[in-house]
Amino acid sequence: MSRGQFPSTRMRRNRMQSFSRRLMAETNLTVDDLIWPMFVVEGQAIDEPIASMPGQYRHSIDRLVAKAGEAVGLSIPAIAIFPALDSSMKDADGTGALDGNNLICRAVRAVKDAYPDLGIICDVALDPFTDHGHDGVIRDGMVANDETIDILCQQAVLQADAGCDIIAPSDMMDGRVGAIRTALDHAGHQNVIIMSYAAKYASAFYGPFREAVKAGVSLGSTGKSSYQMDPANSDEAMHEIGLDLQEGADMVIIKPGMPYLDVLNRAKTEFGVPCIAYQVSGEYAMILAAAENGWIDQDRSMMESMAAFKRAGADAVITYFAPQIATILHSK
Ligand SMILES: NCc1[nH]cc(CCC(=O)O)c1CC(=O)O
Ligand SMILES: [Mg+2]
Repeated sequence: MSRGQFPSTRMRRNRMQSFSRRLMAETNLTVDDLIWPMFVVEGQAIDEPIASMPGQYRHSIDRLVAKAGEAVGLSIPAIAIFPALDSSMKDADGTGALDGNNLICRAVRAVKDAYPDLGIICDVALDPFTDHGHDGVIRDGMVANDETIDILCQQAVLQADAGCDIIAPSDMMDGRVGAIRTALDHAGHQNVIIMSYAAKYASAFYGPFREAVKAGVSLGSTGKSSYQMDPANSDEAMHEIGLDLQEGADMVIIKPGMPYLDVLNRAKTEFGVPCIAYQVSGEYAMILAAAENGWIDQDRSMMESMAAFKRAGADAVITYFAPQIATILHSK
């Protein structure tokens, strides 16, 4: 529509000044939306760089506690801790997961001791502990669903005993959320939250993470496709999310992030539950690699990716950029 030579609607009017752009912003990112993933290794005073994730490190527990302090200083609500074990600590059945004094449990205790109010999230899955890098135990050439669940239940209880606030099953076994909920309840952990990796795809974007936790070099040609989802599907993701919610999940993760915004949007619209996007290691690596080449602006592309998550319906985002984003948000 136009009146003579003039457009009757000028969309640009609202965009002309900063104050009106602020007034009409449909979504707003705050530090309350951020979860900061961190990696922990054995040792003392170690910050070991991860080659495929520039700016990310494997920290010894003392250094991890310092990083947790940074998170608190930046008002980031929660961190996710992932253990990176030496191959000598791994075996076929991932038995290291069942030691209540293992690296991840000690790390959780140390962080909880120092910062009791900081939320701590721990994965439940066997991949950091198995020498083959699969998320469960292998029987007859397949990751065995039900036997794996028994182990995951014990792993979840040990991590909750250590002080973990949120248990995040990332293994994609069928029925594990219900079993873990029951195991946690029986162990007196009724108030430990389950944030399930409900829609988790068999993705190439996890590559740098597997380097970070020193896992997945011998996954085999089909990788994790017998338990993680086919990137072709989104109805199946709704089915997965529905099941996890029925089994007692309190929050659901959609993962990876940027390539799966449609799935995130459907999840939020169809279920109306807390939906967490995971901007995974490969997404972080892509932005950094381009930025380091001077091909894109790191801060702007990072903040734009966050706007995309919020627009799609994310209630929070797990992102390796969390401290940089929080710093920018605080400086506004
Ligand atoms: N099950 C473990 C797990 N938990 C989080 C990630 C990936 C996170 C990232 O890439 O940043 C993975 C890798 C995988 O499933 O192979
Ligand atoms: Mg499932």
